[in-house]
Amino acid sequence: MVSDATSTGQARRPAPPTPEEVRGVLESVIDPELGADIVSLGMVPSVEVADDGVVTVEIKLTISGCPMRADIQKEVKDRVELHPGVSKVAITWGEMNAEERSEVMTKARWNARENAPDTMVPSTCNVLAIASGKGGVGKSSVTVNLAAALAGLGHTVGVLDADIWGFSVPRLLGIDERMEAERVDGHDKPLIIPNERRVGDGLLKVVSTGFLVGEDTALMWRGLMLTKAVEQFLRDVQWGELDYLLIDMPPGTGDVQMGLARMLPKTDLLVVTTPALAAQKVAQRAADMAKRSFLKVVGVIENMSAFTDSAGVEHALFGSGGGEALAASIGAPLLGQIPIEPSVSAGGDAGDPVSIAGVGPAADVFRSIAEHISTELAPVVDPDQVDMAGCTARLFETVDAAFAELDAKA
Ligand SMILES: Nc1ncnc2c1ncn2[C@@H]1O[C@H](COP(=O)(O)OP(=O)(O)OP(=O)(O)O)[C@@H](O)[C@H]1O
Repeated sequence: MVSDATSTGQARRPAPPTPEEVRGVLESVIDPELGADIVSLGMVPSVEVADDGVVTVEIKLTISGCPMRADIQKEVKDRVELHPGVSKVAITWGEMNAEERSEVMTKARWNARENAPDTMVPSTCNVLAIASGKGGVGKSSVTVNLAAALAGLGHTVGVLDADIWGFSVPRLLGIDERMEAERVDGHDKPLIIPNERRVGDGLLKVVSTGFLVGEDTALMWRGLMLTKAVEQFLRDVQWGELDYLLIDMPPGTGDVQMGLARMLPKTDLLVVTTPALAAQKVAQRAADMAKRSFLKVVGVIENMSAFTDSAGVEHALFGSGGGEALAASIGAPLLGQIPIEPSVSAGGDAGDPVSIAGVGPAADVFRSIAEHISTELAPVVDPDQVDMAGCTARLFETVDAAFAELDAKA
């Protein structure tokens, strides 16, 4: 344990505060990562106040190297020192054990759900964010193909291109109209109307900065706060009815995951990796970030798996084993392995995802993953049949089990 102390050096001090009063002050200190105050999160096991006004606060961090430590320290000192009768603030640091950590995470998830800002995404919609540790692994191709395959099963599927300045969803889906905005009763700002594309009996509703700016002007958006743009797409878009919302995440950004966890706390994450073991390590980072922002990783998808030539010989161009290794290390199932196939890139170039009407193993794997999502991983819920309390309890059980498993492996 280490200790920090500063002096406010007041001449005639009023009586020191009680430990309860100090706790009251500490309730205004928010852990920036967990989004709740440090007292209700159980991070302050003890507060002692000496007769001479020295306040000693014990703070337990989730991990000893917590990057938020300096912020918390400053906030605690600044706020407690201002309290009349305080001469010094000393902080002793501790680290939570696995059980305490899991308790804090549960509380943080409750808080996140309770304080989630309003979004236009229906509460019964299944939200799946598709992430990868780095660019070029086929994350956008996987997103649009899964979305199209889910629509092919008759679902209404939103696609949010959160890859704000690296967007490729418009091209991959062959949509290039600009999005319109419309005034809607009860909203002070006009709402953005997603672009639509029918797939069989289903419907895709697509939102991308690509529909607001031309592909060439995207670079000008660099100054835009990524999280703000994603927030806007969740809040100011007239999504209407949705069975699924698939979010194409920008590569490797923790900020957007944090923002999503706050706006749509029930978002589940699918991690895309290639078979190369090095890529798998990078993808693991995306999964770790998810864990920190309390998103649950529900599956791993390996893309660019072995290519089979016309003679039926397999070529593992990008190595092998990455998907399986990643799935095992994060404790999530490997949902499928999509082979390298010219039909995938040709479909992307033509704006016609191979999963819609394509033939061949890649199209089949996309469709079978969509089927699995639709029947097992995230079946569509009928809003009239939802037992919200039971559902939430079950959800927490699943999430807690997943975190406990991850903690055991860490
Ligand atoms: N299974 C596959 N077989 C053949 N080509 C593929 C496959 N998956 C993706 N590709 C091709 O690889 C390239 C990169 O794919 P994509 O744009 O989906 O990757 P990404 O991870 O979203 O990249 P970025 O982060 O740069 O947007 C594209 O040209 C795409 O057509």
